[in-house]
Amino acid sequence: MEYPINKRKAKQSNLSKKRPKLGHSNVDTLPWKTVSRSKEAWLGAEDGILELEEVEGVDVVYEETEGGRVAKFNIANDGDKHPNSEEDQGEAVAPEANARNDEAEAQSDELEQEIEPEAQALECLPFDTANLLPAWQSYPLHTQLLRSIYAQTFTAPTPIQSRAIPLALSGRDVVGVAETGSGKTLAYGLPILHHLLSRVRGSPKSKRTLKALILCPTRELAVQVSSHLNACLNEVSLDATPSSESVLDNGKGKSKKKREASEPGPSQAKSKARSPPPVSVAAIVGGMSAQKQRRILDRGVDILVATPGRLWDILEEDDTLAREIKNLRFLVLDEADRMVQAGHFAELDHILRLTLRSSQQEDTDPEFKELRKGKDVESPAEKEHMQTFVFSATMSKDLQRNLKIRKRSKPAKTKPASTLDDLLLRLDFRDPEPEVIDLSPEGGVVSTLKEGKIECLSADKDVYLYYFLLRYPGRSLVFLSSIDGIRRLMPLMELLNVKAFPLHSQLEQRQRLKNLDRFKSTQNSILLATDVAARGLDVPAVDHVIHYQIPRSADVYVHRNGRTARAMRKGFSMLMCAPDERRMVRALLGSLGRDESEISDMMVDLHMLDKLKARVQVAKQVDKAQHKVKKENYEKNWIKEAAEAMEIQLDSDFAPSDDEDADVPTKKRKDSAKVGALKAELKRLLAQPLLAKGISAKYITSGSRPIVDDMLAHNHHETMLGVMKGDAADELVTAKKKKPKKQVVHDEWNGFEA
Ligand SMILES: Nc1ncnc2c1ncn2[C@@H]1O[C@H](COP(=O)(O)OP(=O)(O)OP(=O)(O)O)[C@@H](O)[C@H]1O
Repeated sequence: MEYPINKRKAKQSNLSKKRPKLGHSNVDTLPWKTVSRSKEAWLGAEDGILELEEVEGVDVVYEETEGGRVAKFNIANDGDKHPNSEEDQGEAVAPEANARNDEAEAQSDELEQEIEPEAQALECLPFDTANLLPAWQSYPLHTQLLRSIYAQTFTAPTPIQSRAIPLALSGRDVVGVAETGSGKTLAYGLPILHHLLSRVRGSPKSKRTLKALILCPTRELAVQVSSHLNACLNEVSLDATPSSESVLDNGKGKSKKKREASEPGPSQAKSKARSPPPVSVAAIVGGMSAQKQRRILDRGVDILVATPGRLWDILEEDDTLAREIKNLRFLVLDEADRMVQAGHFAELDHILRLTLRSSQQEDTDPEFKELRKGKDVESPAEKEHMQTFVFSATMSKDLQRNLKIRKRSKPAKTKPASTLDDLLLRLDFRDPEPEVIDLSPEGGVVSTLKEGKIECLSADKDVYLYYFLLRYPGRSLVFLSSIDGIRRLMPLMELLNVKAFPLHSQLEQRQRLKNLDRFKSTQNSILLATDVAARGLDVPAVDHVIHYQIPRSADVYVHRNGRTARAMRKGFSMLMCAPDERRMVRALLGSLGRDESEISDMMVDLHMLDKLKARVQVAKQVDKAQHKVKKENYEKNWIKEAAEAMEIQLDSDFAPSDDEDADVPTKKRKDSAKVGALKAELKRLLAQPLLAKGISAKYITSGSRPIVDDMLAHNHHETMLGVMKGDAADELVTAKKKKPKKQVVHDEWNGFEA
């Protein structure tokens, strides 16, 4: 959490005029409120603001204790002039909360956004669906959602949306399988939001009870789903600024203009933060402050998007939440198959058991019995109405069939679930026959995706990768199987001036989100990721997916590829295949019903490759030399520091001898000189133009292939002279003809409008 520092002083002076009241409060019990942020302050902002919160009417006092200075908080009584009243418009409160013992909290970034009361008023405004969103006319969605769909220029539902939304709205359970990037989130999200926006809410002061639980396999996906749903609510609120007519205005290019015009100013943001949102969505994921997430839950949310691990941690201590989950209105499993792979099986199993009807619950499980004790307070009718949605881009046909014909008898009581099929078959669908919608393309290949492969030695993969990145600039997501591989490639890419960001499970969550956001906003960059990024992540403009190492299963291949070619955009995926990986590739494609020869080889300019090889070799040497110096320094310092801390004299075996001591500066100088020389060499190589064979940079009208014509036609490559600009997909050696693909059921959807 961060606060605008310039605002802090003014706030403090206001506060200091007030008389502190009795009673010290714990920082967690203060009445924190989320402050709406402008889009510029989103995840990628340089200062890393992930979420702002404000607290009003709190005075900070310091107490000297034996353990040092401690900040305490006094809440002013209501009679006091509100420090954040209209006079202080635009101020965000900045109590000396930074001083508190809650560092973890500063790193939390759950997304809980609120929309202002005007949005509720908008509900009554008519929306001209027939003219503005003709393709959505037959979907009886809440007008606020239609406005948001319009503002986001989703002119028509995607095929999975057009099939799933009517069923979900009519109360059915849905199992949806559709290609990556085909809009599955809103296929289940819109019916849930519609239900919650349409229901009459009790007093705004009453605590919300959880209505929908969306389980996601990864933290990033959970955060993304929650943002996606919030965007559907926020668009409404943004449009609710004075010129709400603009929503009804049938102008072209409306969306951008509208958003700009309606960007909330600080004072608006403040007023928004004060009113309860009609629907609140929060993400609860691991790697962020559990304390704060509990606080959000204590305040109450309507929709919870969570990863099973963190949710189960919280549930073990939070009986109220467990009770709410037992009475859910909607349960969603997004990418359920991945959740099982991610090692969250047990947690998922426990959570799902809470959603079973009493008649199906495990009476034999003492832990579960304990959770159930005396908590079944809601009417059974409400529980009967729970709708279950299971969505994925990959789900075996067998499992789909089994889900459909599954017997409605009690699930086996004795053992916990052991496989995904087992687990899904235990889901207590209230619908006697959940509707299974399977729109997955044959072989898992999205129609707008082109695939290629490069066969090379493992040792040469770095050079081929570098070649590909220079040859086909754009946004590339590079998948590796190990974190060590990412750690090795990161410095290499940096030395070669390739803008690279890492994403793996050992990075702090805040850093993960930040890197992802930087990748999203940097046009020519790469994300070096493990399969933590394979599922569900929606970065709209990923040009290439590169499998630096072969995915371990066909599903992972499909999901990795799904990070490009989303929403009917073009995309390219490239397999880098070492000789010892060929068998794996064959097996992987075989399990998708495909043949290895269906994937074309990439054309590679070997002359250019040689030049790049020289750069990569020197870059590796620089990295190695730098690493050696760092390691030596670290080891030396570590022993010395440890000895100093323990106040002991170093043994002669460890302490450098006088001779060695004398040698140290010389050795150091030598090592640094070596690094310097290698760096200079690399700089020289990087500065050299990359010329294709037979090209002259000096005489652009001569040489065996004059490049002047390409230049005049703006067709020349930016970094490789003499090479034509082009897409990777255009540079494939023709492959064996593919089997004709199954026709997509709904082909009227053409993705985003340009
Ligand atoms: N009706 C629509 N028209 C155009 N774009 C849409 C529509 N609905 C959703 N989108 C956009 O399509 C993109 C992909 O959506 P989403 O992330 O829900 O796909 P997905 O099917 O869940 O993908 P994955 O299987 O990879 O998780 C998002 O950027 C979303 O905003």
